[in-house]
Amino acid sequence: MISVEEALEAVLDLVEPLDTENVALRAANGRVLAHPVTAQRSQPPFAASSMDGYALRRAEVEPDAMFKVVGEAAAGHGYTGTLRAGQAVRIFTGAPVPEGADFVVIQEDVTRRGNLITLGHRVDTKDNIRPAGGDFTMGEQLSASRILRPADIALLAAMNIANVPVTRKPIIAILATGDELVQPGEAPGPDQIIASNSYGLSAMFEDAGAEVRMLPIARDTVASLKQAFALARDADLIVTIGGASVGDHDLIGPVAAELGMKQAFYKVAMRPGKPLMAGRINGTTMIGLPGNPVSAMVCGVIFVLPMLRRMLGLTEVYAPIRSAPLGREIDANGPRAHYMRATLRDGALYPDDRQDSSLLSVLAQADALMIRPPRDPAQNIGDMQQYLVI
Ligand SMILES: Nc1nc2c(c(=O)[nH]1)N[C@H]1C(S)=C(S)[C@@H](COP(=O)(O)OP(=O)(O)OC[C@H]3O[C@@H](n4cnc5c(N)ncnc54)[C@H](O)[C@@H]3O)O[C@H]1N2
Ligand code: MOO
Repeated sequence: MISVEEALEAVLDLVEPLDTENVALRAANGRVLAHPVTAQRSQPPFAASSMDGYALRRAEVEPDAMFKVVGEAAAGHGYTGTLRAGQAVRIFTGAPVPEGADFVVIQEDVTRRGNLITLGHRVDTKDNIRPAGGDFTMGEQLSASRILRPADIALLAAMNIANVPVTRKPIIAILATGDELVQPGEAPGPDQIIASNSYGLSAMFEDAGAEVRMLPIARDTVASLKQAFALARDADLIVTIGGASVGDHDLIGPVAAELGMKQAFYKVAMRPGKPLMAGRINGTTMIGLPGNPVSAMVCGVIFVLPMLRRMLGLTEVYAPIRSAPLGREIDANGPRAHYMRATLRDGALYPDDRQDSSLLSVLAQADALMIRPPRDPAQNIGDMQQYLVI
């Protein structure tokens, strides 16, 4: 059995960043920017008024000064002339500041009669002008690689980038196995249960930027499993669920071996998740997750998400590890790293009493996976523990 760290290194070695494609800006949210992109223009492209008011010369601003209004500058329609001494131009937010002006007085500080304006006794000294290029200038870059968020999409739009270079979405084939499984919504037989893992995992992978192909459930026969593997051939990653352990009907290992799988490892010193396997099969990377529902989901978080981030070209592939004090005492850990389902309350970690790897209701309540190293001694209230947010 290898350690979690060794297994992580091995699975990351099995994948590499995928190629790039261009997508329309509207489709780029949540995708990974593959190369830096360069602003095609400056913003604002001209000195612009930040308020509704009157454009003037700063040197002429003094209490009770009078100006003649000679024209108007609105957003999208600038004033074409040059402002001269004693003149003002009516201006609105977003309009280009006319040539000759270097100050905008807000309309609240002005009295207007016909074409004449008079400043008040006290005029704010702020010029209310946004300088050209104050946000960004032509040639500035948005750096890669990053997951594009709505604020990035707005910035790219302002930079006039209509097509965005992003990493292709990794295609993940999910292959659930087991005679006991039926799809949600179907009527299970007396010995059957609903296939839940494929749904939880596909939600997890799609959230992280993958395109998921959910294959039909494979039965516990060599023929059915071979057929399912054949359907997964063009995926970037095959994720099998179940059939990984040592029972007579646990056929993933033997069938994968028969199909020529080059195994990187089998079994990891972790709880849950011990019978994990990974390798290459028919030129595709495969990871075999244990069938117990919480084991499958925990292995998804610990192993598959970093693989996915690597394929997406992200440099930070690991989820950040945080620490918090323990809210209750816990016994010494056994020989496997334990990823305990825990809740965070008032800044302290409370691992659930029930850690059986079949309990999805406990996982759904948890907001943290508390990480206990192998053979960690008993811990007291207040002892700092590491955890991952889930
Ligand atoms: N003698 C031993 N028995 C077991 C060992 C062991 O070391 N020696 N390891 C245990 C551990 S740890 C795990 S984890 C499980 C993993 O077994 P498999 O990967 O072979 O999983 P299955 O036997 O197929 O299923 C286990 C459990 O999970 C349910 N399951 C499977 N797939 C799904 C799915 N897609 N959705 C919902 N539930 C699923 C299945 O019905 C079983 O109840 O092995 C232990 N045994
Ligand atoms: O590893 Mo199993 O995943 O302990 O339930």
